[in-house]
Amino acid sequence: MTGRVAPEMMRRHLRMYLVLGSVNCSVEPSLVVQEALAGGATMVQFREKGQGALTGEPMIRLARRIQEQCRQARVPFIVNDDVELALKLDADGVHIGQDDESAASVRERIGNRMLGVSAHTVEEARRAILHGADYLGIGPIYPTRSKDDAKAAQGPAILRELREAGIRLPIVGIGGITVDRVEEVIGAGADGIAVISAVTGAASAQEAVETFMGKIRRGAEGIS
Ligand SMILES: Cc1ncc(COP(=O)(O)OP(=O)(O)O)c(N)n1
Ligand SMILES: Cc1ncsc1CCOP(=O)(O)O
Ligand SMILES: [Mg+2]
Repeated sequence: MTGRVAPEMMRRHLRMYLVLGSVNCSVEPSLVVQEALAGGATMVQFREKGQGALTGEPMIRLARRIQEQCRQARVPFIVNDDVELALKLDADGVHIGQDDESAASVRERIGNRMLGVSAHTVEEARRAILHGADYLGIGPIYPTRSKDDAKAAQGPAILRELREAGIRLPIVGIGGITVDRVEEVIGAGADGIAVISAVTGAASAQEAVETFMGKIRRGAEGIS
């Protein structure tokens, strides 16, 4: 990549953002990734976190496998939290939260790779932008069982609040998002949705992503 990702490109990548690690999957995670990519997932985050998460070589092997799947599908591969791992693998980007390394420091370390930052308030969002975020992860929008230390759900109102406060950076909504909630999330100002359980827990990850994509397209076109 020669320069920072353009906001228009970032918005496209964010449309259907799959976040996952082995802890979220009842089958081999790369099978879920393969199906999700076949269904049209537009970006993938490797989030190997929580009880029973892989570490060391097994974790790196899984990350590499998913990265290769993303490369073949021409979909960005993002690493959650672990800047060292992202640099080692030459990932397309990193996602960090308010309790992780500071955005300014991560931006310095990763150069022009994509940087996603979680924010829960207008102030956090403004600081993330100042420190070099390419997109904001906003949530939990709805209650979630996929993150042990999740803050209280804020509902789609937080998305509207951010947009009304003049935040124009690409935004992805996350937390408890199901197919039935897509229109509400996009309608409130998100450019896309980030999902764990609605895809990893689906009988068919491919069908789940295809259904999400249908809703997202309609949301983006303002069709209800
Ligand atoms: C797209 C996206 N948005 C938000 C998060 C949450 O990040 P963080 O608050 O750092 O929490 P952990 O995921 O690290 O537990 C995310 N991972 N992705
Ligand atoms: C990582 C993360 N950050 C905020 S909510 C969340 C978990 C989202 O998972 P799910 O889509 O299963 O609610
Ligand atoms: Mg984090």
